[in-house]
Amino acid sequence: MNPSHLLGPVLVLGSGLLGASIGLGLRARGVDVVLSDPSPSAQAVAVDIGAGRALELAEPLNPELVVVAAPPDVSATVVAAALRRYPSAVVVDIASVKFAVLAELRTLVGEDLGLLSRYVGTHPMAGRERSGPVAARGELFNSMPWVLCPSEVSSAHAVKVAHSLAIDLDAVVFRFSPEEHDEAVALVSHLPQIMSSLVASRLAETPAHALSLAGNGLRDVTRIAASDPSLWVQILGANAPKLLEIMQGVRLDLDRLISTLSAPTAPGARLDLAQLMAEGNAGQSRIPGKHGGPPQQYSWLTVLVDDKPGQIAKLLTEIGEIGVNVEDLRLDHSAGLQVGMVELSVLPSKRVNLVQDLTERGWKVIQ
Ligand SMILES: NC(=O)C1=CN([C@@H]2O[C@H](COP(=O)(O)OP(=O)(O)OC[C@H]3O[C@@H](n4cnc5c(N)ncnc54)[C@H](O)[C@@H]3O)[C@@H](O)[C@H]2O)C=CC1
Ligand SMILES: O=C(O)C(=O)Cc1ccc(O)cc1
Repeated sequence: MNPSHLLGPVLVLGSGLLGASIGLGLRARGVDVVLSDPSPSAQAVAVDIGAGRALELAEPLNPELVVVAAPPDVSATVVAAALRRYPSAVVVDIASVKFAVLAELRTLVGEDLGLLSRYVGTHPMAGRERSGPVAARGELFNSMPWVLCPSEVSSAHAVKVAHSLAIDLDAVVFRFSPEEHDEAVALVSHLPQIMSSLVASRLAETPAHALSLAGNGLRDVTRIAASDPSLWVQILGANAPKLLEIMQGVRLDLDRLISTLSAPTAPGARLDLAQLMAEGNAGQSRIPGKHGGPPQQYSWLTVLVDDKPGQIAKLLTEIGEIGVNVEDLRLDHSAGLQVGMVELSVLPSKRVNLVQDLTERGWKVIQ
């Protein structure tokens, strides 16, 4: 592991999913990480998994950086307190909304622009649909976007330290204004969360036999519907103006679709449906590929494996021996049979030879 870009110590306030993940990633670089959380169990678990050491009340700490990893609605208050308590530290927060946090912070620090100059709002675009330190991963931010949203008074030094945090955790750094950030995440993060929750909420009363037919389409669309409601209440509320603009557009499309499907054989109806699907295809193809690179179309193949220990490891080892890089992987189980289905995505140019090599080695490739 390369040495850190930070000198430390780094104080992380809030040791839940994100705070503990940041702690784990920085500890792996050898940074002295100090953790504090008002929930004694969240703090104890984060310390136990190796995300840092507990803040001792009497300790005269002089952190280089304070990372506020608390819920969005308390972030500004915690940032303001940290700016006052640690007069030479840079303070960043990682809340999912940026404009509301900065606006509240401005009211808290008033005219003290000296304080505000040490603050940089940031947002790692990486997370999980689970909360708390038990779900933390040191590699959570690897190759994921990390947005820096400095205010107009953030000092060059503060921006440099915030940048060091993101690159220490192997993230890809972007720079947006708080308004630009909130507008972008309304579309790429908050709308998907709402749509996922809306689809999943339809399932609450569905009979179990209908759900037993569920495949990866439903799982893909509803994965983030398992997210923490208390966090999302805060995020959606804080970004309501930007979200409303997008949701009005979704409502128009939905109304159009309802009227088309009310008369599905009427002249023009099929064209309307085809247009809707084509617009979806066009939008989906614009989502960047891995590591923020250009959109990449991968080819999928499905391999059947016996549902017993060691089979998936064996398959991946053999694919490695064949010399093919697996870009993505999903696991599914066949309803009723004792087999697993491993769906693999690879570069299109590698697919034909991989299918042939795996078949020759005795694997059952079904797509
Ligand atoms: N969950 C996700 O996928 C992502 C979350 N974020 C942001 O990261 C922040 C933390 O979220 P998670 O780690 O997911 O939540 P979490 O619920 O796992 O952890 C939040 C922690 O903050 C602590 N806390 C509450 N009040 C506090 C205070 N006044 N001072 C210090 N700590 C306090 C809680 O006890 C809890 O342990 C939020 O602002 C969220 O918007 C950013 C990117 C992704
Ligand atoms: O699980 C996912 O795919 C996410 O997109 C998680 C996530 C949740 C909240 C954020 O502010 C950023 C990322």
